[in-house]
Amino acid sequence: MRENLNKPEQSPAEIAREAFKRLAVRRIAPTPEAYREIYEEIAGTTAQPGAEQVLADFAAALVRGPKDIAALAAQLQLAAGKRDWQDCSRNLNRLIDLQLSRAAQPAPEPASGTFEALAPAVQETRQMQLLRDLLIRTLTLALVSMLRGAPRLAEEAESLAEAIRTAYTEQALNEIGGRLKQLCFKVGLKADDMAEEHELLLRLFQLLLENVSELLDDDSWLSGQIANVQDLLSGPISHAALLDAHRSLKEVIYKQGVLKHSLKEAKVTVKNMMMTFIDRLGAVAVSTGDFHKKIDNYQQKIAGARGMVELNHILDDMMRDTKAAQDEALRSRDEMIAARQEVQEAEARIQELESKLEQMSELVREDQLTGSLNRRGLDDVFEREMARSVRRESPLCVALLDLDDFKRLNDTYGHSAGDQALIHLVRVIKDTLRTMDVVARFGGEEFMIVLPDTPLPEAMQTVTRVQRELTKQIFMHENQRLLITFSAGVALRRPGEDQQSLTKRADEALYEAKRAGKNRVVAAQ
Ligand SMILES: Nc1nc2c(ncn2[C@@H]2O[C@H](COP(=O)(O)OP(=O)(O)OP(=O)(O)O)[C@@H](O)[C@H]2O)c(=O)[nH]1
Repeated sequence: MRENLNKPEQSPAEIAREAFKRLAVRRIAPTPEAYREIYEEIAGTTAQPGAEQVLADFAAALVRGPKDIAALAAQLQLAAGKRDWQDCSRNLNRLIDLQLSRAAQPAPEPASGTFEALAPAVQETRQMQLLRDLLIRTLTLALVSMLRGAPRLAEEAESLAEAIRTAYTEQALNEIGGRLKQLCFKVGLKADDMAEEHELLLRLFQLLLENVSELLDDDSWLSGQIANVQDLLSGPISHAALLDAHRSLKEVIYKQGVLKHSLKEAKVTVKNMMMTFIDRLGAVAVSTGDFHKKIDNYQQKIAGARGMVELNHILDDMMRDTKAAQDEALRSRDEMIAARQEVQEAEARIQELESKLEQMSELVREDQLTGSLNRRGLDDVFEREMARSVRRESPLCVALLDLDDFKRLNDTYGHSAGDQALIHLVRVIKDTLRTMDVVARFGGEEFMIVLPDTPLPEAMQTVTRVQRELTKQIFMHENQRLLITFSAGVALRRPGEDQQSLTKRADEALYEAKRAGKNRVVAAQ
């Protein structure tokens, strides 16, 4: 059942927001087609022809015209198919030139049903009406939506479309031809500019990242984030991947920010403690120095004393000073002990905060929903386990799992039920595996299990055991027992085989398992 059937009507902004969310959740590349499809799905409306479709229809209609126009129309069709908008703009230009030069020639006998009927006498035939309509739609739908970053050109396209609606004289058409030509030329220039800006921005971003990495020193907790963004820039950049990286970086940066702040405070406390410590040491040194001076003084006084009364006075003074020096020494000792304890406590706190920061760094390697590793974490594990397997000459297996009919579960019980099912699956896998085995989210509803030191028959048994456990630890959704199953492909690493090839073989075996009827485990060739 579609989710929107039970919901109150949504505004276009809400639908758009929801559409973006679904694109991200379903990990679908955010192409205009995919976005439109999901938008229609949420809004419950039927699709209108898109801008590209209008352009394609326009070209297809012209292909049926006379030879020279048909040839240009075929090129336009080709360019539209390749989404090469510059080439489209060039071909539209040529079509306009051709059409204008034909319009300037004396009229041949109009051949009904062909493009010829359009040229000299500017009479509104059905073909011309169609052509006019297609041109207007090309301008208002295709061009305007492509020119969101250039409002002036978009305005010109709109105003040109408006003019075409009412241009019925040859002079008006000529004028429009000129404006159209100019617009095509400017659009071409703008496309070049935008491509260059995009390239420059990327280079700037890369430069910035390289510089930040250079400055990091031992700030290893930040390296995780930087590496994540660098990975993203090195591959093809998709909207979904950008959203993913943005979300995970934001969360990690926030948590790290909080921890870093506490760490800074703790370090300041230690510094203050040390200052107090040194102050006290200084005070002790000064007071004992004073005391020694006084003792020297008393020695001289004692030597020159002329009687018991005078000696008694001197002794009284000496006792008082000694007592004061003793008190001062005791006070300093207590303060020093307290300061030392505070330093130790602050040091322990710093250690705790630093280890938390490291854990934060690990988050970059973790899938937020299920708590299993993500692709990045999986790559690290692969590298480690492949090296270990070579060193110890021990077998290494991987299993690629894909939930069966997961789309139906999502469609019937909703996305959050689907999410809970993924969390449940990972919990069952973790409960069933050994501690040295690792599970990672490979994408959507696909998971990979890495089984170190495991020969193929044992790996098959392990995955079959997970299947059995999944039927025992049944998934509950709103008090309903839902049976979830998966298909899996298991592959044993061949000597010298890299991660990509091993994964590919596991994937082929998984495909076999799906083809053979699902809910089964197949060993790779
Ligand atoms: N709830 C939820 N659904 C997801 C997530 N990631 C991907 N999906 C959905 O998983 C579904 C996968 O559908 P399909 O690729 O057609 O696979 P299937 O329905 O399992 O069919 P088979 O694999 O042939 O058994 C899609 O509807 C995705 O939207 C997620 O994180 N949460």
